[in-house]
Amino acid sequence: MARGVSPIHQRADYIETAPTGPAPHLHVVDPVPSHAQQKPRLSLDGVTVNFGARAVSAVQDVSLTIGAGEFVALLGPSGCGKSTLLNVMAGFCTPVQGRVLLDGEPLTGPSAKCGVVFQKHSLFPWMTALDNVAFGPRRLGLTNARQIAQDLLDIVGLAHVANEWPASLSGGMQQRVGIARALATRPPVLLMDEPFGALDAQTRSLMQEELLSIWDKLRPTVVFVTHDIEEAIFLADRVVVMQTYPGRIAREFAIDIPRPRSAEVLNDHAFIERRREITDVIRVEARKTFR
Ligand SMILES: Nc1ncnc2c1ncn2[C@@H]1O[C@H](COP(=O)(O)OP(=O)(O)OP(=O)(O)O)[C@@H](O)[C@H]1O
Repeated sequence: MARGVSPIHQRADYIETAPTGPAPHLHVVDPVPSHAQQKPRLSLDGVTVNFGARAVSAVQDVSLTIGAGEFVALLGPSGCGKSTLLNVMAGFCTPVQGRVLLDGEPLTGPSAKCGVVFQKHSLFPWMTALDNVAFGPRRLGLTNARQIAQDLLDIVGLAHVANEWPASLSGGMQQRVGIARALATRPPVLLMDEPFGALDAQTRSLMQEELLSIWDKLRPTVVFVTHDIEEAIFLADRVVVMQTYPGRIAREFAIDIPRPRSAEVLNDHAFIERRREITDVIRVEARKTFR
């Protein structure tokens, strides 16, 4: 996809060229999922995390392999351990059992290979948008840090606000600068913890399309935590549904909706069917948290 092409134009192209045949087939992950054939980027093997003296583990015996360039959404009811699992992948949290491999090497702490984006952006308020994005490359001593930042702001559609302060930008713009900053050191992995959770519905929807556009251009491996079932299906190649007490993987769903995707797929029969299946699983898990 050409750089600088807006999601709206991509959508127009997609509509014009989209196949008119039957709706794409979606299926529950089978014993030999397609992602298993990709080169593993991140592997969790029997990961368990306990907090303090709690009787129940926050995350228990979770094994998950994520391929290079794959987009995985972690979904599940509140408290099922999504953020904890993401923090384990980021090297912020050490499991009491199990191990995490990043490109085949044990992960022992935060890695430059992982960019992290949280729900609340963490831009430096005293730096312009451009300097925020250039911060990581400058720390690495890259002489072209400014050019890298300009290119990334261009990719997220914010070249025109490069010299503005974070406080003067909307929530959606701040989050786009945050994504550009997380990508500035070209990490092969992007870990996102409810990055659009604080945005209004319209901005959120645009940001989802924007993220897919960025992912299409740069192809990082993405792990995306969300409560939102539609968001997970719309974005991901695979949706991993977690269960609570203890936090474990309940079920995985492969999402075979063709890309590029636009908001129109939300009305697709296959999309609606997959949403119903995932909602059923989540409802059962969410009920357990009220017992
Ligand atoms: N720092 C901590 N100290 C103690 N307990 C914690 C800590 N962080 C998380 N927990 C507990 O671990 C469990 C999983 O929490 P986590 O935040 O990972 O879940 P989550 O699925 O991301 O929840 P939410 O969707 O509400 O953000 C919860 O029971 C939570 O109370």
